[in-house]
Amino acid sequence: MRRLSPAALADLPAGTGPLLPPQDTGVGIVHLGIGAFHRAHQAVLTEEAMAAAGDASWGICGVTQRSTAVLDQLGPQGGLYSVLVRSAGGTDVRVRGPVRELLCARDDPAAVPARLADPRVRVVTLTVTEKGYRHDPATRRLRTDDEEVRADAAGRPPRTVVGQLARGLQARCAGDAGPVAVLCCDNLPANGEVLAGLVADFCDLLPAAEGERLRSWIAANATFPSSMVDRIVPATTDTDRAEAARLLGVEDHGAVVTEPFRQWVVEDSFAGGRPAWEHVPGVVLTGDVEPYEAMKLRMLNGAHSAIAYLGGLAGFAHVADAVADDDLAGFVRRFWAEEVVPTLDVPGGFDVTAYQHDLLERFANPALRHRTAQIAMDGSQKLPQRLLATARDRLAAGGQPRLTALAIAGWARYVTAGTAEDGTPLAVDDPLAAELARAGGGAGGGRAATEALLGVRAVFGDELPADPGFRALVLEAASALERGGVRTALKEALAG
Ligand SMILES: NC(=O)c1ccc[n+]([C@@H]2O[C@H](COP(=O)([O-])OP(=O)(O)OC[C@H]3O[C@@H](n4cnc5c(N)ncnc54)[C@H](O)[C@@H]3O)[C@@H](O)[C@H]2O)c1
Ligand SMILES: O=P(O)(O)OC[C@@H](O)[C@@H](O)[C@H](O)[C@H](O)CO
Repeated sequence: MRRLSPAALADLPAGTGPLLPPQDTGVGIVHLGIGAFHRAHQAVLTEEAMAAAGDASWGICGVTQRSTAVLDQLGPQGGLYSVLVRSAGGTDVRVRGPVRELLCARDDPAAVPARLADPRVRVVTLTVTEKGYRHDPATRRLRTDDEEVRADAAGRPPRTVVGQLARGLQARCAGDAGPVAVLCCDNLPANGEVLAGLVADFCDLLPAAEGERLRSWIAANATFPSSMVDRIVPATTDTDRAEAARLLGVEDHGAVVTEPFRQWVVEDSFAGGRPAWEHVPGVVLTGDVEPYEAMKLRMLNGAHSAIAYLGGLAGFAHVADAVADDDLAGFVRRFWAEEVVPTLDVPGGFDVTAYQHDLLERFANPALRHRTAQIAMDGSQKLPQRLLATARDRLAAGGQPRLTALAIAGWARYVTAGTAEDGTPLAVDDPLAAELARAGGGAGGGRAATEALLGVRAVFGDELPADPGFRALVLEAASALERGGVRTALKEALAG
């Protein structure tokens, strides 16, 4: 079958082509970490903004960080790829064309700061996963003892994300390239503020005068808006690519799959201008993203992680199957209503009851096939904002966050047990895997392993594990998991 390319656009089924002629689109955005999510979320919304405003200057230069996979997929296709939007009712497909250039940071590290220094680039976006920031999840500070970070600060062409940003901003300063906004689109709370702090930490590693010059340039010329991003985008499978080919009549190696829902709440603070996202359904431009971020991270992502660990241990490979289980669905409902919602500062006019109902429906989407193992990945980087923040706030208010504690104990068991309850091996894919194995490995997933993991400071910090109430709830849940597995632990926690 013929491959998707600019030449193949004329033969696509009616209504499935890009909204703008790709060849007329100029690059105004550099995106670090061009994975599946960026292609199904920010890239789509930006293409729609360009089409709505008749401004084709916001095309994207996508940077892959560690492999050439996306370059190999999209390069021969002239940057084109399709987005399959799946619901119980069927699949909609459209080819998208906002990605105009591709770079591989691993193979050509010097090219990234150079591309960031182009005066036509006025926005830098990022989706590099939580671990890509090389920060300590508990303190949210740059790990300045990280060898790669130190090597970047010593002056090699940068290989870390924060190094790329700092060197790129430095190159903008040197070339008088003008103001720019750096927009984090990863699932981290206060993500703009945190990223600005990480770049400042990097400045501290530079020779004093150089660090000071960069800090002053950033203060005058760069903004770091925060944003809350929401659209479920599972990793693409061969079955998905086969469906894209069937629907389009051409092979698409870069296809991505998602749900109809999309939301992007963006702090409207762009030093160098921005695409006209205000025209795009699903985008909210606001002065304060924080309430939306906390709500999404604690509700959606908190429940996702709970489902990934407890559902994964119970043998559910996909989210939709896990929430079809009455015990797990009941757990999620009560986790939200009794433990998460009371910790939230719900944005004015927002219907949090309807939100819970809609979230469960999104999780239950039978067409998405979102793997629990994908969500379980990198738990050490996710736990603080998804589960520990809720536990901390409930304890401070005198509550007993039993269900949150069970999800945390589920994580500890998942990363130390080795196998799910049906004997299926559980892979631990986590940047702290070695430390987690050292701390709790030999203990075989039981209460002792959980107790040992509470001592991992990068995840739990100092205060929470020292709180007797927190320890008791998590260890009680760990004992229940050890005694009777997920089913027993769920019943006990729900009865408690
Ligand atoms: N997939 C979703 O449903 C979804 C939804 C909301 C937000 N997000 C955010 O987007 C991120 C990426 O998701 P995705 O689905 O695109 O994943 P993906 O695996 O398709 O892409 C991940 C990208 O991050 C880069 N990356 C991974 N590890 C890195 C590291 N250690 N250092 C630097 N770069 C690294 C990769 O090179 C790749 O470009 C998530 O971690 C999350 O923060 C995803
Ligand atoms: O992408 P991650 O690895 O940060 O988290 C996995 C999922 O919880 C996440 O991707 C959600 O699907 C997403 O945040 C929905 O908007």
